Amino acid sequence: MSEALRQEDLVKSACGKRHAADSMFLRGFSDLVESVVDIVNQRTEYVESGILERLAEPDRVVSFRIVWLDDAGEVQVNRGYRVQHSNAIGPYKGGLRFAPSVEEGILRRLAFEQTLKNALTGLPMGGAKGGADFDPKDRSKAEIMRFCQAFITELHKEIGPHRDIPAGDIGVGEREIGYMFGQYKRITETFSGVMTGKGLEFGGSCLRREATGFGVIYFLEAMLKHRGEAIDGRSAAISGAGNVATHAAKRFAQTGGKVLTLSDSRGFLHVPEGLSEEWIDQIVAAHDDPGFRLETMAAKVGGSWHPGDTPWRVACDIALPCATENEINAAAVASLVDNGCTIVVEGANLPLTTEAREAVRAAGLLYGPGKVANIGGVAMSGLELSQNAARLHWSEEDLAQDLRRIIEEAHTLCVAHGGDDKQPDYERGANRASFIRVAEAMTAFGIL
Ligand SMILES: NC(=O)C1=CN([C@@H]2O[C@H](COP(=O)(O)OP(=O)(O)OC[C@H]3O[C@@H](n4cnc5c(N)ncnc54)[C@H](OP(=O)(O)O)[C@@H]3O)[C@@H](O)[C@H]2O)C=CC1
Ligand SMILES: O=C(O)CCC(=O)C(=O)O
Repeated sequence: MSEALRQEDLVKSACGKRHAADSMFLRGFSDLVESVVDIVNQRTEYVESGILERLAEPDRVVSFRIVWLDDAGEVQVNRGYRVQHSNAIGPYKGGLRFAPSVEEGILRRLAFEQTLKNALTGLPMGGAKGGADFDPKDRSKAEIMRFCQAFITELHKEIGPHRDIPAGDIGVGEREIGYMFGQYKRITETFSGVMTGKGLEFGGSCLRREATGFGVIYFLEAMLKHRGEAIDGRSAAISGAGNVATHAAKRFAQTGGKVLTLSDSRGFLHVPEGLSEEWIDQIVAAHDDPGFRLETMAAKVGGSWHPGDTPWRVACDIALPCATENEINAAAVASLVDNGCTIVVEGANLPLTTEAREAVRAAGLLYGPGKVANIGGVAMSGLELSQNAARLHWSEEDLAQDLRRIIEEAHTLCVAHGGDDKQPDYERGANRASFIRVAEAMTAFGIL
C-alpha cells in the first residue's frame, strides 16, 4: 500500500452513508478503527477483502411483531429484534433484553460489541444481540410467560444450537430463559443447547448465574495483580441490583473489599460500613420477586436510600458500573475523581458516555472496558454449550477454574496488545486482539 489510510478514511469508506445517522454505532466502529488502523495498513488482505466494510454491516437484522394477551384479556403488541452481527468464529451468540428502551440502534451496537467480546473468550462464538420493547416490570408471572412464548414463536425460525444461541441480558434471567427454552422445545420438538442461562435441571451450567459479576472481579484482580496490588481493604461503589451487580458485589465482598452501594432505576443504597455477603445473598434471592424494591433494604442493612440519585458521588476507591449504558457521564467522572476513585471497571455494556470515557482517560484512571471486563457471562455460556454438546454436566470447581483461566488469558491478551506497562490501554488491547481473531477468520473464508 503506497499511502497509509487514516482512521477517518477507513471509517468513511467502511460505513459510507449507511450509518451516518446512527451515531451510537459509528462511535463504537470509530473506536475499533482507531485501535487497529496500523494493523489494517500493514495487512493489505484486510483492505482488499473489505474486512472493515463487512464488519460495519451486521450479517442480518430480524424484526418482528409479538402479540400476546395480558391478564385482563387485552391484546398487547410489542416489537422484537435479533441482530446477528457476525458468525466468523462461531455461531451467533449474545443476550436478549426486555426493556422499554430496546430499539434496533442499540442492539446493532451491542451485537457489534458482542462479536469483539466473544472473540476474547477464546471460545468459538460469533456475536449477536436481541430483545423486545417489552417492560417486564409490574407484569405478573403469567404475563411474562405468555410474552416469552409469543416472542419465541416468532424468533425460533432464526435460532438453533449451531446457528444462533441466545441468553439473558437486562430483564431476561433464568426464569425467562426457562419459558423461552420450553416454547422452543415444544415448537421444534427438539431438546438442544439452543439457549444458555438455562436452569440446572435442563442443561444449564453451574456458575452461569454468577459468571458475569464474578468475572468482573476476576478481571479487576488481574488488573491489580499486574500492578502488584490487590483488592483487599478497598471500597467500591457499584450500580445496579440485578444479575451482574449483585454477583460482582458478592465476589468483591468475598475478596476482602467493602461494597458501599448498589442501585436501581429509582435511586441508590449507601452502606458506609459495607454490605455483608449475607445481605447481598438476600438481595440476589429477592431480585426476581415481583415488586421487589432495593429501597426496602436500606433500613435492614443499616444504610440510607437516595431517591433519584446515582452512586457516583460516594467516596470510593473503585467504581463498578453494572446497570446499563450511559449511566456515567463526564460530571460523574469528575465527582468520582474528586472523591478519591482511581479505578473504573465496567460490568455493564457501554456504561460510560463518550465524554465520560475521555474524562477517565484524561484523569489517568485505571480503566477496564466492559468488552473484556464482563466476558465472564458469555464465557460461561460457551462452557454451557460445550457441556450440552457433550451431554455432560461439569462440576462447579472445574468451571470456576475455567472461568478464572479464561479471564486471566483475556487479561494477558489485552496487556500484550495494549502496551505492557503497569497501566496498559485495555480498550486498545481488547480491540486489537479481538479484531485480529475475527479478521483472520473472515480472510480465510474469502469474499463472502
Ligand atoms: N446478564 C449477563 O450475563 C450480562 C449482562 N451484561 C450487561 O450488564 C448490565 C446489567 O445486566 P443484568 O444485571 O443482567 O440485568 P438485570 O436486569 O438483572 O439488572 C439490571 C439492573 O440495572 C438497573 N437499571 C436498568 N436500567 C437502569 C437505568 N436506566 N438506570 C439505573 N438503573 C438501571 C435495574 O434496575 P431496575 O430493576 O429498577 O430497572 C437493575 O437493578 C447490562 O448492561 C447488560 O447488558 C453484560 C454481560 C453479561
Ligand atoms: O451469555 C451470552 O450469550 C450473552 C451475554 C451477553 O449478552 C453479554 O455478554 O453482553
